[in-house]
Amino acid sequence: MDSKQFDRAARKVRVVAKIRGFSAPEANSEPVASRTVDWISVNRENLEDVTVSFGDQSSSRYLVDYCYKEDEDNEMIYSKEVRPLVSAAFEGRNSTIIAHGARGSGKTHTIQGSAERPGLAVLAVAEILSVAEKNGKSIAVSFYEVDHQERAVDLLNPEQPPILVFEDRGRIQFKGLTQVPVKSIAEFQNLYSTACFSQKGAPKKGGCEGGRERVRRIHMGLILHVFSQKKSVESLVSKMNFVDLAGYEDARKKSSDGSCLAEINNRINKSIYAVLNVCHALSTNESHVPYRESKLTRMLQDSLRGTSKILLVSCLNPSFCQDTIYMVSLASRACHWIHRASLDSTKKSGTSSIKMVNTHKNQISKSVSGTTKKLHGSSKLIGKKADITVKSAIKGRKLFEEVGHSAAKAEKKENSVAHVTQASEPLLDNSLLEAGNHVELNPGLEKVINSLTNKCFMQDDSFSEASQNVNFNLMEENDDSCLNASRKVEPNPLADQDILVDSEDHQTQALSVIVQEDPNLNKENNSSRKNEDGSPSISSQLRDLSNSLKMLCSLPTPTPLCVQIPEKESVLLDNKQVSADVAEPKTPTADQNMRVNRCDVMSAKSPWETYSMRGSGMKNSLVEEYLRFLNTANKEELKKLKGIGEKRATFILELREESPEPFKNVYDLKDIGLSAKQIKGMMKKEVGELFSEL
Ligand SMILES: Nc1ncnc2c1ncn2[C@@H]1O[C@H](COP(=O)(O)OP(=O)(O)OP(=O)(O)O)[C@@H](O)[C@H]1O
Repeated sequence: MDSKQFDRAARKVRVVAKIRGFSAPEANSEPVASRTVDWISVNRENLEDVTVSFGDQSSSRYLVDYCYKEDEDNEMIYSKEVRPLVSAAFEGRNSTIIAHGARGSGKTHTIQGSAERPGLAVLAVAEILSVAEKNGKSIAVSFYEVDHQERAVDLLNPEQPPILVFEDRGRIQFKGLTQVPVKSIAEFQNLYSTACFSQKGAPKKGGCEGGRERVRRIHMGLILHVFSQKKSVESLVSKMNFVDLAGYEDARKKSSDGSCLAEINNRINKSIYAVLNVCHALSTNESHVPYRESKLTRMLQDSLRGTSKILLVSCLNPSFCQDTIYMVSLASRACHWIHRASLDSTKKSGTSSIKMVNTHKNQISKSVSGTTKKLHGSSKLIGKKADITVKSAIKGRKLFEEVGHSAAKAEKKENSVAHVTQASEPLLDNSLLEAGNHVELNPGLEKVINSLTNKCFMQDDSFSEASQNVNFNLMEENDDSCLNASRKVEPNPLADQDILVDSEDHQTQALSVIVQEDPNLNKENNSSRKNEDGSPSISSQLRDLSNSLKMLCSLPTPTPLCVQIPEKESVLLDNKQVSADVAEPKTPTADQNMRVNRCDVMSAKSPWETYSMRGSGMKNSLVEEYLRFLNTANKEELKKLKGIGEKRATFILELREESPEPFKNVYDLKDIGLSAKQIKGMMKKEVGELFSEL
């Protein structure tokens, strides 16, 4: 095996393209000459490298590992791509096969297929079943869907509450996901039909069901659990995942339902980007893999990390489709950037993200450069210096989001067909925007880049970025978007260090994402209320002061907020954790917060800073107490919280049975099905309650 072959075998993520065949109605409605796919060209660069290009833009080539033509069927993809993963499954290696692409590009056909032309999942199950017994193995299957609201539903039991995903002793666990043992392919097919019926038969969510756009935008997943049977004890050997992603659609497309559909598309696209971001991080061996960016990647986490393999099938529409070009360009960049780069470079992980961001920016630069050139009559970019630092590169771990498409669209104005990644030249060209370099940019271009970098972070509602400072700005009572508004995007050396030393261990990750106070926060948020000398206006100071005072007044002395030691004691007893520390009085933790803040407070230069610091101490305390409450309160107490009803309280107790302290940070609230928006709302209501009796 030469080094190149070895490189390919060792690579974690493989991306293959598949051109969908024409369906019968399409073939019949088209003139005979159009029945071949003539807008996609497959170019074999050499034995190893294949590129696809679109239209007559042969210079826009996207590198993939292979491209299956319209007449190459699922059996062929199976035998070349999936069979090795089936063998690996028997040896304990997890794998994930993901079909992605624009809408109607053949993803479901690839994964599920039809009775006449079974898909990859069906072929895999058939093969596994045919050899399982002989190998002392058995299998069980689970089916789920994840919708645009990040709700994961068990498709074999759709009436049940959403699936809970949590981490226990380093492993991802599911609560509420049925596993059904399967002994024959007929049994499996039955279950698959049931799952698909549940998925299609489920009530439409949101307000879009009445319109013409009745398509549900969901991701559908199948897990094959492979067990070994030794002395009648079953143990999990591996998992194979098959994921049929929702079709990508440009969120800005006009729809009959207007903004509602756009919003759904937006959210679905976000989770597609999350998958690609994870693929990129894994294929470039980054120290931080953003599994928490979406429910789906969180669910797949166990099957993606370690020695697992990922097959990304990029499905291509046979007729012109802008979204198809965009999707394959992202997949190519996610999985091949470092593959190409690694052939001639052994740069450290971490630099990969820098390169990727630079490529991304480079592409924007390219997309805009035509205009720039016209405007300035020169290809040399001029203007203000842009400080593109390592930090911004780290922020750019979120590589894909809607703005990237905008760039492609901007470019489309130049070319009739998008020209996103030129495998031949721009892909490896970092010279322009090396990390840490100061690059001269046209101000307009700089704005695009800044908005890209910012949007990479601002867009996400999920508390998922380790370098973000998530601030519950409880003082901004009138501001509905306080959480988003106060999520800061700024160079944070500490956070960056956290990322660099971070591993896939989310406990560690959580440490760097705790709700964090920044003395500059209020100033920053209130910048519109500043005096000319930069100090906050009197009215804003008074308002914040009065809010801080309200907070201080609401604290029971000496233990702040809702520390309820007796209740905690009874919960511990309920849980049969009779412990000495129940009787032993503890220093209230909130006091520790106060102590920390006191140190800061002593260094405060003005009464204003003192109040700011105290206020933030309170914020941190409140969040900590809230989490502690979730970790310890009994069901009736939990239900007293806004947003927690019978079902959620039951979930919380179940989670606590699995892990004594399931809520370590605000991230973990997502495990009980709360979105960032809901968490924000709940926190605000809780604070509102505290003031209600003032
Ligand atoms: N290889 C193929 N040959 C012929 N017809 C195909 C092929 N693949 C898919 N089709 C047909 O194309 C249409 C779209 O396919 P499919 O439903 O698999 O796309 P999809 O990408 O899953 O769609 P969506 O984005 O809506 O989930 C279907 O009618 C399907 O039968």
